[in-house]
Amino acid sequence: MKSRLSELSFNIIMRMISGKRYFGVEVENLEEAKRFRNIISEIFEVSGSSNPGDFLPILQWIDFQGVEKRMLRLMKKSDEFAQGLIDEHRNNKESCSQEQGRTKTMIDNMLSLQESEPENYSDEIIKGLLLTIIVAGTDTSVATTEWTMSLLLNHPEVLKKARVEVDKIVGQNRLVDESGYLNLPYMQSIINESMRLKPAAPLLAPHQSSDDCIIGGYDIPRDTMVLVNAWAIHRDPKMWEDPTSFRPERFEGLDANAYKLIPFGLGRRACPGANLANRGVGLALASLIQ
Ligand code: HEM
Repeated sequence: MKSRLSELSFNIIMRMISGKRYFGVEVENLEEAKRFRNIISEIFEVSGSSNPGDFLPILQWIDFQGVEKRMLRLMKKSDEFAQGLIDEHRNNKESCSQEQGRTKTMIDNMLSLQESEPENYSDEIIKGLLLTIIVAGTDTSVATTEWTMSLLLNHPEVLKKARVEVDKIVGQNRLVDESGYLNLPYMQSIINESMRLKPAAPLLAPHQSSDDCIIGGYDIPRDTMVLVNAWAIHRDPKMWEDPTSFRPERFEGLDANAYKLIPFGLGRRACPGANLANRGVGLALASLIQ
């Protein structure tokens, strides 16, 4: 199931970004799709590997195991790919415009902003945004959908309740869509409970203290890497009743964004894709349940 969910997730993100699908049916340019898939599998392979030079700085001199060289090669390849998409949109501006009946993509919007605010929307910045969204928004949603499905299959009573909700709100004569999903509160409780027990980013993203500070009574010097253990917070018995049990009901009638559920982080650097992720995961699950 992971590979199908992954293809779905990449297609959603790439259609938003560039209007293209690179997996399954309706792939327009097979060669380009192949290039994209290769880059993606390499990005996930390299980002998951550890670099001995990070632990023993002397090894950085010789780039032991060649991780850095590989990353640089990959950076060049992904940069060229993203630049290709931008150039294509720039050249086809006419045919991509809404006036011609095509939905505007994220690249179209950013190229329009480039005209009015060139310093904020240089090609470099647009490429950075595209690649960040591709990396941050795909595997996280896939892992969450997969974990939720696994938890549902291991808790048939919850699955049954979810199916009753889908049948009641959406019915069996039409497929669930975005507006239908928004009326499925129990489904959202299931997703929250799944992200509590199995957060896709258990340590969130590494942060760095911009000044000397005190966290939980510990002195933290400026420029220290700080990791937030969301996994532990989500299972803290002081905060959650029966913390290791899968009980979506605990979120019923609660604002999950209030404070202690933090799979998307908190504050200014929290995940900007949280709403999109909830909808994407919810729609995929509701469709599977249907
Ligand atoms: C279930 C799915 C997702 C989870 C669990 C998730 C989780 C996270 C977490 C924990 C962070 C770091 C927050 C921090 O620094 O404390 C983050 C950052 C980010 N996420 Fe997500 N994310 C998901 C889906 C998405 C989607 C669908 C997108 C975009 C399409 C996205 C875009 C981003 C971006 C751009 C950042 C970096 C924000 C920044 O550094 O200011 N994420 N996400």
